[in-house]
Amino acid sequence: MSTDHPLVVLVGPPGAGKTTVGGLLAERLGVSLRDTDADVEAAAGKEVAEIFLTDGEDHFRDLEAEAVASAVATHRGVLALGGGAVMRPATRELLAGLPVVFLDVALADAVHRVGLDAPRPLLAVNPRKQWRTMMETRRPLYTGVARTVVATEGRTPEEVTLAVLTALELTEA
Ligand SMILES: Nc1ncnc2c1ncn2[C@@H]1O[C@H](COP(=O)(O)OP(=O)(O)O)[C@@H](O)[C@H]1O
Ligand SMILES: O=C(O)C1=C[C@@H](OP(=O)(O)O)[C@@H](O)[C@H](O)C1
Ligand SMILES: [Mg+2]
Repeated sequence: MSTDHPLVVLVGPPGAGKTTVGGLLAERLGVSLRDTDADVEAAAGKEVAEIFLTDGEDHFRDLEAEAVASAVATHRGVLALGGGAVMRPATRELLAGLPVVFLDVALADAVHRVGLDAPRPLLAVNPRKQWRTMMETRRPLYTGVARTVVATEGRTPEEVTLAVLTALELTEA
C-alpha cells in the first residue's frame, strides 16, 4: 500500500484511546505508530506536563503544530495526535482530505480511563468540568476534520481497532 500521507490519523479528546488504538492499528497494518506527544517530548527533551508547567500551553501548541506538520509530511503509518492539536487552524488545514478518524468517548468513560490523577495538565483541576467544557469547544473541530467517527464506549481497544479498519475500508477482503 503506497500513499503520500499517513494511512490513518487519530483525533479525539484525552482518554479516547488514540495512543492505545494507534499502536494496535499499526500492528495490524504492519506499519509504525507516530504519536505527536512523543515527538514533542523528544524535541523538547522533557515531558508534556513539564512543558505546560515551565513553558506554557502556547509553547506546547507551537511544538505540537510542528510535530503534526512534520508527521503529516513524512510519516506513512498510523499517526495519533494529542487531543488539543485540532485547536490550531493550520493543523486543521493540513488534515483536510486525509483519512482522519475521530475516536469519540463519553465523559464517564474518559474520566474512568484517564484517571483523576493522570499527568494531563489540562485536566489537573476539576477534571469532569474541564473535560465537559473542553468537549463543547472541540467536538465541532474533531467532527470537522474527521472522515469518520468511531464510538469507543463499551468497546475494548481491539474492538475499536477493528471498527476503525472497517470504517476506513482497510480490512483485507
Ligand atoms: N476502548 C478502551 N476501553 C478501555 N480503556 C481504554 C480504551 N482505550 C484506551 N483505554 C485506556 O485509557 C487510557 C488512555 O488511553 P490513551 O490511548 O492514552 O488515550 P489518548 O491517547 O486518546 O489520550 C489508557 O490507560 C488506555 O489503556
Ligand atoms: O487534549 C489536550 O489538550 C492534550 C492531550 C494530551 O494528549 P492525549 O489526547 O493523547 O491524552 C496531551 O497532548 C496534552 O496533555 C494536551
Ligand atoms: Mg495519546
